[in-house]
Amino acid sequence: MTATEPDLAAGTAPDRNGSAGADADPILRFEDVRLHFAGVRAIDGVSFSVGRHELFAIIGPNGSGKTSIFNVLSGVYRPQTGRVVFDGTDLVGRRPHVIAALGLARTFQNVELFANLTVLDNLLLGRHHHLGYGTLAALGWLGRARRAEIANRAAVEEIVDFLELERWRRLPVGLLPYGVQKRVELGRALAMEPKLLLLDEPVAGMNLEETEDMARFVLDIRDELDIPIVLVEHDMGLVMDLADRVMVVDFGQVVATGSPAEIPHHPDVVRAYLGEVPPR
Ligand SMILES: Nc1ncnc2c1ncn2[C@@H]1O[C@H](COP(=O)(O)OP(=O)(O)OP(=O)(O)O)[C@@H](O)[C@H]1O
Repeated sequence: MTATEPDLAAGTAPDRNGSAGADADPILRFEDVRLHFAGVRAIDGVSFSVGRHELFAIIGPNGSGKTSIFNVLSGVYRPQTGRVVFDGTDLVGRRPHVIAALGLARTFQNVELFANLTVLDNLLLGRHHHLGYGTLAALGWLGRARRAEIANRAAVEEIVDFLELERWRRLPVGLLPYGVQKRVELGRALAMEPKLLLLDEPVAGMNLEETEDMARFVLDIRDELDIPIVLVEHDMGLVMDLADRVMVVDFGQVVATGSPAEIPHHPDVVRAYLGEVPPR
């Protein structure tokens, strides 16, 4: 942490720039990013950084810019200004598949899987960056291709174990309950062996039991697999339970960044959500 980054753990107030609480060598720096669409300021000078062991949540009312931030991170949108530095590499201008190959994996608000393929095959598709052999080797089923295939299948089986997908592994994804499909999508992102995971509303549309399961897996990903996470989620209880730090955005700007204990009482946050100042 630098001298200009106040330490929230030491009791200072939540800040706007999102740097407080992150470590000195963050995995991600989002620096003064602006993304405008014909007069709409989707992202209007947002900065934050994410630590290498951190679960960082982004919350905000509908239309406040959360998905736009994810789309800039994953290369779907190119911002007009600002820098996005991921593990030392500037991502601005890079294509989504290049960013994914650099180790930034994401899940989507709506399930985006191949419904007719089995759980195992959907997870294997997440491994295509790890194929480890060329077309010729694949055609000839040469030793290298065979070894890579075995390694990929072993990696996928580990994910099946980790996410408790055993009983569904050979079923087409389209037949599975929604909560399980979301879990498979998470598994496909994990199959990429990401250095940072972006989760876009991972519990949207889930019942209570599915939500609790997903919360447990998200925590295990941070704590056991030691993969940092950026989480966008409307379920406030979940965010407050899981996140190390929370950034609140509204109208494309950062309202406050701080710990889950501090954020709900921050007057600007209350104003953003309820349009009023909290009683003292
Ligand atoms: N491709 C686009 N073209 C024009 N405007 C866009 C585009 N994408 C986003 N916007 C606008 O940018 C603003 C931020 O939208 P964004 O989807 O990032 O918000 P959000 O916080 O993710 O909302 P929600 O919680 O409803 O998903 C909105 O005003 C939205 O209409």
